[in-house]
Amino acid sequence: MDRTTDQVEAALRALKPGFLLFDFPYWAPALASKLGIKSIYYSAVCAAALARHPVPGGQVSKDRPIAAVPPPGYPSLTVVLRPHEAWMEQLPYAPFGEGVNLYQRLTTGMKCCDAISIRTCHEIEGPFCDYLASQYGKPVLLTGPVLPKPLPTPSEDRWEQWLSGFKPGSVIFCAFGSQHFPEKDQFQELLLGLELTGLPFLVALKPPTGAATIEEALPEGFQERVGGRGVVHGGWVPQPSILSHPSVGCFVSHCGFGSMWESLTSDPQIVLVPELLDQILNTRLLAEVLKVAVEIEKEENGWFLKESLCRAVRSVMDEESEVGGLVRKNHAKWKETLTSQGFMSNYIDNFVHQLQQLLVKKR
Ligand SMILES: O=c1ccn([C@@H]2O[C@H](COP(=O)(O)OP(=O)(O)O[C@H]3O[C@H](CO)[C@@H](O)[C@H](O)[C@H]3O)[C@@H](O)[C@H]2O)c(=O)[nH]1
Repeated sequence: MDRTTDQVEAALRALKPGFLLFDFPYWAPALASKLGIKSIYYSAVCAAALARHPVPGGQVSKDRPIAAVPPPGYPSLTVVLRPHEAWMEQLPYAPFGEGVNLYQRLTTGMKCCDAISIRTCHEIEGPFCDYLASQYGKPVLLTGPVLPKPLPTPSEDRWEQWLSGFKPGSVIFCAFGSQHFPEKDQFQELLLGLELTGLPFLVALKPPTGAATIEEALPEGFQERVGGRGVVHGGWVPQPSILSHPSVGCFVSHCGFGSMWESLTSDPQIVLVPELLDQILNTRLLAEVLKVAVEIEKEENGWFLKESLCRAVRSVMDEESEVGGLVRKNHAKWKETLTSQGFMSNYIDNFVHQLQQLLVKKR
């Protein structure tokens, strides 16, 4: 991507846009400014993840060694890494392209752009957005969750038909986005945990490392034991329409930012199994702050046991469960807010309005 600067410049000269929205190309603001274009950093990860690390005062140093300690002034004691996750602090300092690491890439882009924008809303991430605005000394514009209107699922759809064979709210749906490459053992533990719940389940995951297909990676005797109540699919499924199917009662998710918004605006109970740094912070936000989800218990080495997955699912699916009742109630409130008439479109309208004001400022 960094080697496409010339092509991007030629395209910008031909198109003459008012704005250039970017995330990883840290050279975009300098290029845009040379051409009289406003540059907007657009983040598709949560404000908490930006505030947690790539802020000017957040750099790991002798005084602030790698530790699960957020930068000074960080606005939360709960949306944080836990001590055994502190090793992730090192990741932004590994090379990320030629002659640049991820910390430099992100902070340079955010320092030099005209405004920062984030796919989030003030109601959920307000303090993190304000913190970022003060750290960078520039406007932080929010687009809201930006979700498309759900489309009706055709009745001949394979998953629609399969799901319709089960009672309302009884099926567990599990998907971990596009960047999940599990080890075979952990993959099998996940499936055994779902088996242990006794509930029907639909899993959509890539085959684990070392396996060419899902079938060859299944635990021994798994298919015979679960029979028709469990499907493990090694490819893409239409997640938003599956989440809106009445039979689906629980979503076991990695809590990528896209899935986070989709889960908040759907009915199924949420069980979170985060892996990457931003997914962990999204999870803490949902489980600890909003209290709309439960986070699976992991071992110190990041591994989780089948019993732990089963326990987390049962804690939200058992009718008498207190935790299940609490997260259901809180989740319903947030769903109502986020999907209320005009909530998302107002964010977009405001975003467009704020962009227009930036243009006026230029002239
Ligand atoms: O079988 C599938 C799997 C996923 N999806 C969709 O794909 C998107 C996945 O996005 P997301 O939940 O954000 O997961 P990732 O693809 O893993 O997202 C990457 O990018 C996100 C920011 O955009 C980060 O938060 C994550 O950590 C990073 O892994 C969602 O809209 C899902 O509905 C499907 O439709 N079908």
